[in-house]
Amino acid sequence: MAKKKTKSNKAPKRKIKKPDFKLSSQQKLVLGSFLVILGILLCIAFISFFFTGEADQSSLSNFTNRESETQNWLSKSGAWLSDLFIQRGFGVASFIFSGLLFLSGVYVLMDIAKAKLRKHWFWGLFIMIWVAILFGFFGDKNDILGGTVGFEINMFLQDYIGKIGTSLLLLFGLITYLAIRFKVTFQSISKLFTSAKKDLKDEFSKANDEFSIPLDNNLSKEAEAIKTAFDIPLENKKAPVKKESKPEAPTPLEVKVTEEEQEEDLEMKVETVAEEQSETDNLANKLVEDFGQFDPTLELSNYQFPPLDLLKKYDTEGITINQEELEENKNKIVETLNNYKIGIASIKATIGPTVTLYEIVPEAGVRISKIKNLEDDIALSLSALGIRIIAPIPGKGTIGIEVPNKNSTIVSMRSVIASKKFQTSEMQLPIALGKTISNETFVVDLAKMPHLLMAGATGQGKSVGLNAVLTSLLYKKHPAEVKFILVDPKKVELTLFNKIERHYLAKLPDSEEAIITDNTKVINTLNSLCIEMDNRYELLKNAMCRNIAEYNAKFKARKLNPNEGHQFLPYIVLVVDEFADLIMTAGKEVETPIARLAQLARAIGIHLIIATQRPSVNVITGIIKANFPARIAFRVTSKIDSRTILDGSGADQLIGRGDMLFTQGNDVIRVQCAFVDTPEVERITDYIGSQKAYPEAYLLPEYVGEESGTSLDIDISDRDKLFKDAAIVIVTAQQGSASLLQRKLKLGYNRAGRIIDQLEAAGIVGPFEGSKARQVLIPDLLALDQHLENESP
Ligand SMILES: Nc1ncnc2c1ncn2[C@@H]1O[C@H](COP(=O)(O)OP(=O)(O)OP(=O)(O)O)[C@@H](O)[C@H]1O
Repeated sequence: MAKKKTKSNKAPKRKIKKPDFKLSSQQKLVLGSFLVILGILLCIAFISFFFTGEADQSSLSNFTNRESETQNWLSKSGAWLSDLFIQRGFGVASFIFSGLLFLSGVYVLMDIAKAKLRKHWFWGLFIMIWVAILFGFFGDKNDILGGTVGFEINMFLQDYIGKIGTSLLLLFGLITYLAIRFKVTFQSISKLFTSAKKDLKDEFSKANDEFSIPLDNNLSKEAEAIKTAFDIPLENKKAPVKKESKPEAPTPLEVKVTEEEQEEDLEMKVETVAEEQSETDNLANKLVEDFGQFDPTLELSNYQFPPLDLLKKYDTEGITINQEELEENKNKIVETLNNYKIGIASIKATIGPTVTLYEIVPEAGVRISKIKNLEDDIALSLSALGIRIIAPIPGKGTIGIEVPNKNSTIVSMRSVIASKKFQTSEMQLPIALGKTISNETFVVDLAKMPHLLMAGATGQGKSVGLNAVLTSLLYKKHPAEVKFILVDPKKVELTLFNKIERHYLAKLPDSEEAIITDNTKVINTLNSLCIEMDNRYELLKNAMCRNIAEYNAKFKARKLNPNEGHQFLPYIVLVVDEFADLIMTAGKEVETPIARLAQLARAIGIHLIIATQRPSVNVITGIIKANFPARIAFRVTSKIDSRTILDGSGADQLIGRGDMLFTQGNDVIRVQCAFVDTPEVERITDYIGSQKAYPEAYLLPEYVGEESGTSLDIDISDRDKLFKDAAIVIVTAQQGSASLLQRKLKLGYNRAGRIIDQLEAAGIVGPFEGSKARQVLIPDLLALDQHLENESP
């Protein structure tokens, strides 16, 4: 029963497929021209009928006889068709039919919407019958004006509603046609009459004055427009209605009508008011129009990014599945857990480059902590190092057991750099670190981290990791966009990057080597970086930007004036290999600026990468840890070290050789670090180094340690070597401020302050005036030259 019911319910729902009447372009051409020609032929036959119709009457009955002759311009068919349509049909109104055929042909040819055509046909046939009846009303049975149909319908109507009824019905038909087809209203007609009457009146009075003015010209535009609406069935009808809004006939009724009509027909133009632009915006737009956006890479516009071929392909690349090993490991895991009475509902394996993840779903009622405690037992039964149990895997509801593969595969730098994920990444500072356990390329954004702490026992892959980070950036960033400060106390790890000093490195103005190997220089560099940070914040504040990306975008759009100290700011990445050594020798002096930078530098594009062998608490202090949420742990020797770096165990169970754990605050992800060998780095740096470079490395602001600062130097010989440059800057800008010197000459605050004091002593700037800039006492550079000449002995 129930079945039957559902069947009967469903039956009506079945859709009947409509036949598809879509014509191809060729079919449209054929059909369209057929209709056009048919329309023309009919029209010719109809016209001919008025001249030849009578003569052809006799031959109509002999249609099949080829001998009989016809006068119609289209011969027998013409005679027969016109007799059918005009004589026995609708009279002269039949022309409408031929017109409709012609119009249909045009519509098909030009592929115009069918809905409009349907309307034309409906109203065309309507008016055809109406005209036929109208002529039939006045004519007799054989009258060709109304045709037989017109006459017969008329007779029929007259039998039932009489002559008056028929004429009223005809009038009603006409009103209906005009009202619906041309949207004519009572008001528009009455208005037509009023305005026409008024115009006529005016013209008559004028004519009386001037004697001769042709009447026809004097119909008002409105009258003409309505007239047109009656004559031609076109869309023009909108125009006259609009014009009625002229306040010529100010009766209240008319005003209302006008409003209604406007609502219907007037299209409203919405004009959006452009936001007022400030003077600088206008100037910037003009500059961008004239010169295009500022291109920071212009100075090295021919710079070529290193090609992929410089990186090596490895034979051991690509994962090979060892089915036996998988099966064996699975059995051992199941067995070991069974020994402890832990049942497994399901098990699944994901093979990565160095480890395979076995995901197990324990049977209901098993405590997770119980499995977690069996880590060592499972490691024992699998007789493998580096087993890690993740219980549960976040977001998955399973327990993961990571087991190292017997034959690990190398993840080449080439494969991660070539990956789509890296190549198409839109990150600010993308780093391809390696591959995850599910063999996906792992790309992170250093700008988002915003600083990175790397730790791992010696020989576990830190230096390779650092090289992978630097290589990633070299493959993605133009020398104008990123600068590195490399600190390498071991003196050998990063020396290769010396070759790209003038492309990618930043250094202190007075230092010879860009790569810093001396610990005392590190202190100066870090402090200098703090000054650069303060300067950049000042620039951002003046430009009203919240971060470097916004600032650079604004600078590129030429909205910031370089004469006010603005410039395109490259990202600065500080890399410290062997941080422990630094802390040992310099202690607080290093820790303070590092902590300051770590806390504040994220917005202005300074990012720190710090690597250490010894992740003990006296090296990675609380304040540093707090500011380095992103951490990479290579293999460490003890659980305590693992806890220091990751805030949890796990790093002690890694297998080394680039096997690492990455965390950015919450999840810990196991990644096999990409391997980049020294010869590969050498090839890359050679390739970049051989290209045109900047005249010198990116200069950091000068930092002069407090202890080397001297008090006011009034003695000319003791003046700063930038004294003259500073004087020129100050006189040119006519502004005696230390921060101007800091920006223009890239000086530290202390040195700039000292130079200002010297300028005061030399009588170039006035005395200190609180928060206001000092007065400049020399009006121009010529006067400055004379002033300094007079001074010198
Ligand atoms: N991602 C990797 N893939 C394969 N092998 C690696 C990987 N990373 C490191 N290794 C191997 O480990 C060796 C040591 O790596 P690396 O020099 O980076 O160690 P380290 O942690 O910097 O040691 P140290 O602190 O003593 O400098 C490399 O020579 C290489 O053979």
